[in-house]
Amino acid sequence: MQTTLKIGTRGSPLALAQAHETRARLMKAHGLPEQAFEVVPISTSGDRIQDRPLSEAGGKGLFTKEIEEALLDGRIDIAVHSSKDMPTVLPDGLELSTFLPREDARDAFIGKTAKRIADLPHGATVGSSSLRRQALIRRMRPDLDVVMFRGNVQTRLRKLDEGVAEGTILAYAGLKRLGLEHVITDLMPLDIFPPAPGQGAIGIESRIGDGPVEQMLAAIHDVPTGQALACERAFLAALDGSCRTPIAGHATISGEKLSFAGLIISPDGTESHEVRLDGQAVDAAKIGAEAARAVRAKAGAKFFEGWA
Ligand SMILES: NCc1[nH]cc(CCC(=O)O)c1CC(=O)O
Repeated sequence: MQTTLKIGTRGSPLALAQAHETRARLMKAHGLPEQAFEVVPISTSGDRIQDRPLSEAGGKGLFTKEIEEALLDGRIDIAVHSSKDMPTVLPDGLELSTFLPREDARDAFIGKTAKRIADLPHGATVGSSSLRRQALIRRMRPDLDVVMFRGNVQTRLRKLDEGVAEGTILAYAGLKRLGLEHVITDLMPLDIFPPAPGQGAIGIESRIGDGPVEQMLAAIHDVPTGQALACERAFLAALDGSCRTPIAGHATISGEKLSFAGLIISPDGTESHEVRLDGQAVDAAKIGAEAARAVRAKAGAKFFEGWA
């Protein structure tokens, strides 16, 4: 009897699209039929909480807790996540073992009254639920009214159509996976609007020591994405004491070389500090940690007072 591999995922359209991409890659890598897999949608408290910023409700673990419980008790065999939604510390016995080839990590602007943030009318309203995006928007245009925009991708686009805001920013990767590139009016340059650590990368969580699953997953793991994520997650882990500090980080891999750009920014966008570090891709985690130390020293202790 062919055992079925149970793929755990959140139930949003984007999460399901990512789970289906993972299944397709496993089918192709191992020459298996779709029937060899079962996609198991799991509702999380993060999906249910819509009335307040996640940072006030308990942070990223809200999107993973129920899924990781299912992984630990065997109801699922792997869990497919958006890497940027993953806490930097995982429950004992679990690991973020596999990454699919990274999508374009840039943010995308969807504008109703202007194609670019720079062209929005004075004082226009822009919606985002991301502390990082809110801070970066304010840095670009301090006059704009940045309002909280919670919900999945479709919900945010609907709010835009309802006139709740004149523009919003979403990850290019998510829009591409949902076949929604047509709503994009501008792509944000990485240097002035750096992405969240892990943005664009699908990460797969599994049980440490689960040999058969590890063998299955090894065939679809993308090494450069894994190296970039090791760097970005190390940077985030070294800084993210409270998850209320807007943090951006992006690593690019070229052969054996890694280039990292990181940024911390005050929620109001008035103060930001950047760090750039290059090195060997095999030293990815060390580079991320070193970048965090450097940017923390550059910003000084006072920078983190008041919101960290
Ligand atoms: N928590 C929202 C979330 N988590 C992952 C993505 C996009 C997909 C990705 O970054 O891989 C999104 C939507 C967005 O930020 O627009």
